[in-house]
Amino acid sequence: MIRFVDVHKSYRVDGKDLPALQPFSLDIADGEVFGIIGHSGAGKSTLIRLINLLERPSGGRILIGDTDMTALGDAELRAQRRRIGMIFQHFNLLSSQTVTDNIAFPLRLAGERDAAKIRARVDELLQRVGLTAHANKYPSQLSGGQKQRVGIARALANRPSILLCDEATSALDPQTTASVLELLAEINRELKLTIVLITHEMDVVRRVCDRVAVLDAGRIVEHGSVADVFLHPTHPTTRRFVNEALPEEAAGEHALYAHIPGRILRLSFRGEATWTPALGRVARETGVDFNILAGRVDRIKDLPYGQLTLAMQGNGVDAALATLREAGIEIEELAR
Ligand SMILES: Nc1ncnc2c1ncn2[C@@H]1O[C@H](COP(=O)(O)OP(=O)(O)OP(=O)(O)O)[C@@H](O)[C@H]1O
Repeated sequence: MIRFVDVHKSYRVDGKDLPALQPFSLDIADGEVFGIIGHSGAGKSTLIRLINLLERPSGGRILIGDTDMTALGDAELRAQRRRIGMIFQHFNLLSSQTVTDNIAFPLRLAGERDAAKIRARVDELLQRVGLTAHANKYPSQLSGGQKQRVGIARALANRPSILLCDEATSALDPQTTASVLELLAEINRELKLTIVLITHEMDVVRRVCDRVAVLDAGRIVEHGSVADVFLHPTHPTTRRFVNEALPEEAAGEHALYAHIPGRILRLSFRGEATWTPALGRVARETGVDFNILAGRVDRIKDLPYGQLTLAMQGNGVDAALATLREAGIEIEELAR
């Protein structure tokens, strides 16, 4: 468990304390993928860097398991940091060293001198990230996605229990982003390590995270399971992020649908409800008519979900909605 207890952080600039993170408490469970989303300047980097104490909090405590990170001396802190891997937006690889040497670097730094052991561990890591054929290349000879795979292998070298990802896919194209996120999900599943990632893209959160915190101007304005936050965002900042990920549901939809007769409803299906033919059945049974205005069926991590915006007409609308709710479908009325 990573636990923030009444943590806040200000930076001292020109003799003044400028708050970057307002007091907050937050728990991140072992083995989960936790996303922190926010716009530029919201405090994401500050928050993630507090975990390994690259930034010191101005107040409060940060615990990893039973260890109070804020109370450690230098040597103990160095030892604890070995349990925390980190990857970066711009990869931070050593350009004059091969892929193999980049990955071996943290092993040597931790005091490993046995060349055979280093070789074996590097081979294992190369295989995990799919770069065995590139072992002797230099970073400049690799694509962005391959460089991030080296970053991931290097971060895993000392078998950490936590992996921090600082905008790890922001410099990558969508296809490469998808493959790096898939690798992170696989690592989380197979190695059971906790992943904390910061991003400004809701789609990154949707694909890999279990839970998410939304950061706005130094405040956590919303947090919870990704399915809850994604399907029912409450804070305006969260809504904007979700709308970016669902273009057809973009703001202004109420005005867009004003001339359409009937009640405008948004139905959210989760899990197995996504695949049941509930809507057709209810329409038959209650005699309502509906037309679909917008829709999407996708996954939130491993959870199938669907969202349909529709106009519904007829005397049986209330009965239809009651039956749909009983079937576990969430309904929001956008206009009537
Ligand atoms: N070393 C520093 N000294 C002074 N102010 C800082 C420092 N680092 C960050 N800040 C300020 O703290 C606030 C939060 O910055 P932070 O980098 O944590 O945000 P962010 O959400 O990660 O932004 P970005 O996505 O642009 O990296 C900003 O106002 C920033 O200017």
